[in-house]
Amino acid sequence: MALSLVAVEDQTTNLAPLRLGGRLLFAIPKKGRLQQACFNLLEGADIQFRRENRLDIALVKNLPIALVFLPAADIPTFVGEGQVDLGITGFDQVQEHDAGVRSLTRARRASGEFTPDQVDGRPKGCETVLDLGFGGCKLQVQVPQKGSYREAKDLIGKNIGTSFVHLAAEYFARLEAEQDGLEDGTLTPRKLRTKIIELSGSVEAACALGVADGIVDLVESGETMRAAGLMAIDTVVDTTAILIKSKRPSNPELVELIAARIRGVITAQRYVLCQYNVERSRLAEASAITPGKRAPTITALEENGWVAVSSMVEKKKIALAMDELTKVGATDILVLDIHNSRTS
Ligand SMILES: Nc1ncnc2c1ncn2[C@@H]1O[C@H](COP(=O)(O)OP(=O)(O)OP(=O)(O)O)[C@@H](O)[C@H]1O
Ligand SMILES: O=P(O)(O)OC[C@H]1O[C@H](OP(=O)(O)OP(=O)(O)O)[C@H](O)[C@@H]1O
Repeated sequence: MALSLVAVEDQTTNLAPLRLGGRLLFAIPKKGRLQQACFNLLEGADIQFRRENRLDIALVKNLPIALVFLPAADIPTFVGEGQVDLGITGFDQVQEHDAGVRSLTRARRASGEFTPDQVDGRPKGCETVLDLGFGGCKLQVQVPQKGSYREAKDLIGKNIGTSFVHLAAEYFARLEAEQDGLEDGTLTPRKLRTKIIELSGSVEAACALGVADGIVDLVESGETMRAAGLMAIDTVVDTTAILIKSKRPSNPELVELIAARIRGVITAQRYVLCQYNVERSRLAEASAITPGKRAPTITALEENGWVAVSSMVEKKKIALAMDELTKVGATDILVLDIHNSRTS
């Protein structure tokens, strides 16, 4: 039964116990770089909703789903704890969350506290369903171009500004352990010599303002980094947006349905359909150029000795494939956009 938006608003303070009338909860970043690409995916997957101004929940009109708009950094927590079934966020955010869980677990074990990894007999944590291919960037260690630091280990014992405090702590724990000749500093809790300073944004300003000697922050084009007079000296994580699911979803069949639809949209965005005619004697060469996802579809033509080929080709490889096809005598090469897909 659909709930009125006023009722939804009343329930936003207590999402999990109410489960919004049994709806599957799907978390989308409430702002930022990933949001528009998420909306495009939802549209492609025919997940229809209307978001009321400033409301962080929207009921999906054509499926028993409620979208919840949450900060990208919090989505792994909600999905991992099982209050939310599905979510889209950056791989970096999932890694940061997991590093935080590892750190907490180590601290609790060290103090003899028991940390259950199950709730109600079901496992905690989230799983990656699908790499969505957008939101690509790198979490990098950066230092002033004009300074004396050239390698990440030069920063041991120094001040590091970052929003990714747990990943940065693990990274420097490993470096420190290496320097001290230990196996792995992330396994045994030791006091970190490097000081990790938590910043929530504009991290690149930290060095110029004297708050940090180096930073750990995201780099896409590198413009922000260079504008701040910084350079990257190492990569902590390579990231893209991912679809994650809870290890204990409320409705596993619906999770699979949504995952299949989103997978279809992603495939459609990534591939084009290439059609051409080629002499049968050169089919093996042409098929090697366009092998398709599984195999190309071959149809006999009326004209003796010729076949028509239809094959999915990655968009980024299509220009080269057309050049190569021309060389093996293919003709009437057509490239068509794929609107949607369901492939295996
Ligand atoms: N420059 C970028 N290029 C590509 N993807 C990025 C970039 N910056 C961030 N991302 C991706 O988007 C995710 C969310 O970052 P974004 O800066 O949009 O978040 P936000 O919710 O607006 O947070 P904040 O308020 O801290 O900026 C990141 O974790 C990362 O996966
Ligand atoms: O390499 P670039 O293409 O320049 O992108 C990198 C910048 O993008 C992100 O910041 P965002 O713009 O989200 O703002 P923030 O600093 O407030 O997080 C990131 O934190 C970098 O600052």
